[in-house]
Amino acid sequence: MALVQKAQKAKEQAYCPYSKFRVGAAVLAIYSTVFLTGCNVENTSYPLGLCAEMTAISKAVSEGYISFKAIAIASDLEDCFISPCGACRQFMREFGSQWDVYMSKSDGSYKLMTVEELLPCSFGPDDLRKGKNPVGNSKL
Ligand SMILES: O=c1ccn([C@H]2C[C@H](O)[C@@H](CO)O2)c(=O)[nH]1
Ligand SMILES: [Zn+2]
Repeated sequence: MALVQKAQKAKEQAYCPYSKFRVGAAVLAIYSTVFLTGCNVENTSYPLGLCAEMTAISKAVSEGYISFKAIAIASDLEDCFISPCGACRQFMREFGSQWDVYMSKSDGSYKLMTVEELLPCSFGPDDLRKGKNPVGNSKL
């Protein structure tokens, strides 16, 4: 599967001196044939580390793409489909719930789920618009 192969290739750039856990991701935008890829980028200050999915999505957004068809994730795990962390699920959800997440094993086999399936009952951009309080915080 081409998108999984792009994610596997992106994994080679992983900057993960602390976890030694390489992850790559590739996103495909709607109406596009361009793949944007990313890897995890860790930091000496551990909590600042970025996941591969966030890197790939941020690269895509910064190139002008905000509607996505699919994202693939790759790691070195042989017996386990790499699963996006909770933060990445929310990061994906920002750009819609009805798009595909290909979670792969190191041999390229994959499990496919939608963002909606990975993050049900999610909080998204529409909810924020609905929740606008016209009065604001009167204590301020
Ligand atoms: O789906 C995942 C899971 C983990 N990681 C990264 C974060 C950290 O750098 C390393 C270990 O958690 O793997 C990702 O990039 N994506
Ligand atoms: Zn993550």
